[in-house]
Amino acid sequence: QAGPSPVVDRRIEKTVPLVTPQALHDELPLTDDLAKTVVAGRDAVADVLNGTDDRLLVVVGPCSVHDADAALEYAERLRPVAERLSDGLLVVMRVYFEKPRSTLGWKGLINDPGLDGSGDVNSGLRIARKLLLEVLAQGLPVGCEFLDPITPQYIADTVGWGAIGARTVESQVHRQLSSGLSMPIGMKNRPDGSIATAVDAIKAAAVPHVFTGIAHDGTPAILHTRGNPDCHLVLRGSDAGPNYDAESVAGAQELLRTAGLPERVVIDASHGNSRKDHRRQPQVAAEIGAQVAAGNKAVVGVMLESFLVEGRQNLEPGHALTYGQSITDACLGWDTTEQVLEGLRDAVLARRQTR
Ligand SMILES: C[C@@H](OP(=O)(O)O)C(=O)O
Ligand SMILES: [Mn+2]
Repeated sequence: QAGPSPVVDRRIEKTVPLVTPQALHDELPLTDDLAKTVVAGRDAVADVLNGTDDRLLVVVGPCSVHDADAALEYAERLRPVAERLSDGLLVVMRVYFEKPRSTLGWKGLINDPGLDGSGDVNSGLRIARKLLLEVLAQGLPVGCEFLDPITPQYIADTVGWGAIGARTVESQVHRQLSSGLSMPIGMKNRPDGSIATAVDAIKAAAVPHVFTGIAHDGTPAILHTRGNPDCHLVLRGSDAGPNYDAESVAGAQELLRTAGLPERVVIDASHGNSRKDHRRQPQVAAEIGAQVAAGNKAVVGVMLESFLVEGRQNLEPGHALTYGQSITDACLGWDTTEQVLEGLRDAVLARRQTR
């Protein structure tokens, strides 16, 4: 039948071939040395989560990456600080390429590397994978949010820690995806503050699932997963207010205990916990640090949104962007970040005295 179908693809404008995972891996391979960095990072995160490593996991970096050069410059600044503070902190760099929007907005570097809605995903995947390899080459484990169920096949081999965000933590697609991912996954509480939903996600992701996806060669596939025992809770506050305080943490611990799950919590000092004001992050981090210093071993990690230049900027056609500044959530600037990291490291050293 010539011409468009009366029933198929009525709202598909065009279909563009996508590079296969294998082709991208062949083009930008994870070398054995870098693979060792990935495995070491994943194992270290798991050890912090299960308490055999008493350090604090700190996932730190920009809300989103829109400029690979600036992100790499950030990594080059972060690495020596991560090394200097490694007696108390396990630093993982946030390298986020997929942005879940509450309504509309730029959806991240993989989806739209041109920052103009052109949706050149093939270029986005190449830029993303190349940057992940370069950050790994700095010796830093990387953390990503997983939003699209297919893109992990292109980049997950480089990722040491992953997140399922507040807007997708209830989604069965993301829970079953997590059950097959090779790294620890943080499950964020919902934007309305529901922690129970994240606890359900941790339980769901812990068991095997069967779902459709793509194989490494790009062919459609039915994926049978093993289950992921390294999923954990991330308290990120809510539209109603913060949940980083000791009482909220105790409440989260109780929910985890009742669910028969390990009492371990990562706390995001940004988003709902800073009410989207980056200037609140240092105080939030200090209050989290006080709980750590007081001996609460359930607090195993902190997330910070941080970049080269503090704050954020709008992405507007025709307007030049400030280099090194977020185009999504507002971030701490570099100097403040270093101070906050030092405070968190001191809190861990203090916790060690409270045995
Ligand atoms: C997407 C956002 O996290 P949340 O899902 O907590 O809003 C982030 O990490 O930038
Ligand atoms: Mn953010």
